[in-house]
Amino acid sequence: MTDDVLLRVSGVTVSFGGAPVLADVGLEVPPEGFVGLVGPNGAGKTTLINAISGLVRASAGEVVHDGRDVLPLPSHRRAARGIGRTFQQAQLLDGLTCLDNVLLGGFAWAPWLGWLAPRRRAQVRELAEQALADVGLADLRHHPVADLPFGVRRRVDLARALLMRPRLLLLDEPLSGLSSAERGAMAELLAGLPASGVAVLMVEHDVDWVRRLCARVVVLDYGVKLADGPPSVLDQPAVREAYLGTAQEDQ
Ligand SMILES: Nc1ncnc2c1ncn2[C@@H]1O[C@H](COP(=O)(O)OP(=O)(O)OP(=O)(O)O)[C@@H](O)[C@H]1O
Repeated sequence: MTDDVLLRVSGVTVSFGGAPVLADVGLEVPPEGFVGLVGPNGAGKTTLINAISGLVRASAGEVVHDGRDVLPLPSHRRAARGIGRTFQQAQLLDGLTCLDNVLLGGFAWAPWLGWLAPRRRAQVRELAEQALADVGLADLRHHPVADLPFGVRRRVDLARALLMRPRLLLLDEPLSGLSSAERGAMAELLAGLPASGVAVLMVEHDVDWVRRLCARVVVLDYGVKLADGPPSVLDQPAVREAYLGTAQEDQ
């Protein structure tokens, strides 16, 4: 691996029930890079994130993270190797506090935190408190998530992904469903990630924020890569035709 590539995806192919959803897809994310992954509904963006994080199986290709092909590894071992992620719908447990939800992100260190030695448990708890502070939620750490606004729940989900100190964070539509003010606050948090040593691959429909946040943009259409380059690729006629028509319906 050269120093300027943290994640190299090449030739990734995924089929569901014999139907190809991703065909020979590749992309690269540099260390501390911010790469956008865009495309119309059903293009295969979430499937690609899932193939990288290990939630779906790729039938061909390589996902080289930090110099190692992680495709043979189960998702929790990829997480332990520094691949974090968030989901389109924040997967929080309503009955638990913000802090306990963040602590659940430590599952890759031990299937059950109770199995950890007390000193290690205290360290993980400190990291969880720090992750919540990093997303501006230190004061809400003992608050149950059930009655928190959507934008705050998203930040708890982000803190949970940060608990593992990932070098690469896969974000699946982190701005969708947020109010304009919440989007601004979340975007500010995300923009600071590369400087704190976290590279980002972000699926997002909001083209304005993609342009503002991403140094590079990969466009998928029907499971194949249509474009890959600086945000100006979004202005290519083929991309506008494939992407913008449906993207505008989403915003
Ligand atoms: N588990 C699954 N089983 C069968 N088909 C699936 C499965 N997951 C996704 N698909 C199909 O794969 C295709 C790609 O879906 P995917 O969710 O990756 O697209 P996407 O680009 O993320 O779309 P969106 O922008 O709407 O989230 C779609 O046709 C979808 O219906």
